Amino acid sequence: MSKKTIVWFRQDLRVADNPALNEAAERGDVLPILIVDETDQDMALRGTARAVWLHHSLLALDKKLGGHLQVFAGDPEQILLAVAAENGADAVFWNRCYTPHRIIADKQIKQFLSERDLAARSFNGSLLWEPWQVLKKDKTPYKVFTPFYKKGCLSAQAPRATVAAPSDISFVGEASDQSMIDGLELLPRHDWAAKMMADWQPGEQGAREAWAQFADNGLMGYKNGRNFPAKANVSRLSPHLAFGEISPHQIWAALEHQPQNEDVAHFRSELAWREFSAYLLYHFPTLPFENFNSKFDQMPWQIDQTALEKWQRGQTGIPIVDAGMRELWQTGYMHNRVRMIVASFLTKNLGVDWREGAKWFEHCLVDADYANNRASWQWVAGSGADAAPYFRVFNPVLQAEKFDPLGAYIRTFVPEIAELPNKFLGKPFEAPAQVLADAGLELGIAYPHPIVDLKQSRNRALAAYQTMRGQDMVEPA
Ligand SMILES: Cc1cc2nc3c(=O)[nH]c(=O)nc-3n(C[C@H](O)[C@H](O)[C@H](O)COP(=O)(O)OP(=O)(O)OC[C@H]3O[C@@H](n4cnc5c(N)ncnc54)[C@H](O)[C@@H]3O)c2cc1C
Repeated sequence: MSKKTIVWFRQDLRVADNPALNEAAERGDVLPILIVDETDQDMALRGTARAVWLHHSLLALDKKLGGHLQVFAGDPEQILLAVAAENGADAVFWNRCYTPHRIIADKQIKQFLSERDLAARSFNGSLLWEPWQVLKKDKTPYKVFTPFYKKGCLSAQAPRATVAAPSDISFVGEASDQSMIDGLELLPRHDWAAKMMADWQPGEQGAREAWAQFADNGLMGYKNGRNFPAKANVSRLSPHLAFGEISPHQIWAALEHQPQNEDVAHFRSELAWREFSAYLLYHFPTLPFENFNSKFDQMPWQIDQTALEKWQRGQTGIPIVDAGMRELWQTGYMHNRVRMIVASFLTKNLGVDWREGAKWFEHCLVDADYANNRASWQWVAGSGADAAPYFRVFNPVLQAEKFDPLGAYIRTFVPEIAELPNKFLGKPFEAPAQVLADAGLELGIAYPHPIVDLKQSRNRALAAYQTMRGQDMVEPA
């Protein structure tokens, strides 16, 4: 009789290059399942943009699996045990997740299952290099990106080869229907999500198409173009990577077939930033909620709920910030350059704790990734590993002039100021009365006055930093 293996899908919602699925299919019959674990403490799921994505991604995965995906909500241990008993499965395979809560929970589950004569095996489906394999000569983890990548990753063993989807999977039991996925109730009651999802195609096919589109049209010119939010030089692969609809191994391998130039090298290094975030989180599990640099524990963060809400709603009166926050709300995504600008504005000009910003991003982003998000927020705030220096406060007006020179990005998301000439688009508050009148714009009515003075708030941020560090800080020229 053929052996039956449960394949527990988590952040690997694909059939190609899925080591757990491949091993299970080689072993015998496969029983694919997914469990929504309400106790997962890393990031809440219900009510978030990610929940909507997950719903659609599960429909796509179920289709790929011929309707055999079974979904559950609850305690993974009990569900795995019950499903195994009910179906006569003797093993559970999964691909590893690397967030702190999951690592602890998975260890316990492995033990729990093996004590009940169920074989439990985990595989690497989502990182190019295992975090414990990349260490400095003294066996401690890297804290700085460039040596991590160049000395650590690139001189380690090359990432594993990709594995093709199993050609013919023999499934346990009958196909189920879509109602199981609907039963998870991941979609919101009021359908605010339809517009957000309009430009996305969750699932493996969507991921493949996003990669193909980027490889054909965006990759050449990536190194420079990736800074301009109105340009199509970024891949928008992040939600697909976050849900494992495509693996970094597949992308890494596909890059071998591209002309080897600085754009491809730069794209590889951005994938390595993703590795670095996961690596930091693995080695420093308090990274999501504690300042990596403990000096920042002394930072006098402001508690200003009104300012925080204006930032969240894209009503700060600073157009590039508002454009970014509205892009996030409307599409579940924000361009990387703008993520840096809005995060700098929140933590420095508004003086709000980076953890507040990170939480809002996790609520709104379809690509919310605990490691990438928390490490990036700490990077911008200045408190992280290998972080941007705190005193480097982004000037959002200059950033808009440099990276959205024709205003295409701002005009898309802040249409009420679209008639302003380019010169004042990033700073309507400096426009002469006649220019505002010609653009039909009344500041304070159709679009807000800035909620902070950029120069004063920058100086306040630097003063707070100085207080935190003592008086020894020398501001660079
Ligand atoms: C404050 C802040 C919060 C962020 N939160 C997240 C998050 O929750 N999830 C997330 O995936 N990324 C996050 N990032 C990193 C980055 O902004 C996104 O990965 C990127 O914008 C995704 O768009 P893309 O796929 O088009 O990127 P591309 O430029 O096409 O890059 C390809 C892939 O490389 C990885 N990558 C690129 N840039 C970075 C980076 N700076 N750090 C880590 N990985 C990177 C991503 O997996 C990305 O999908 C955050 C950045 C900042 C500044």
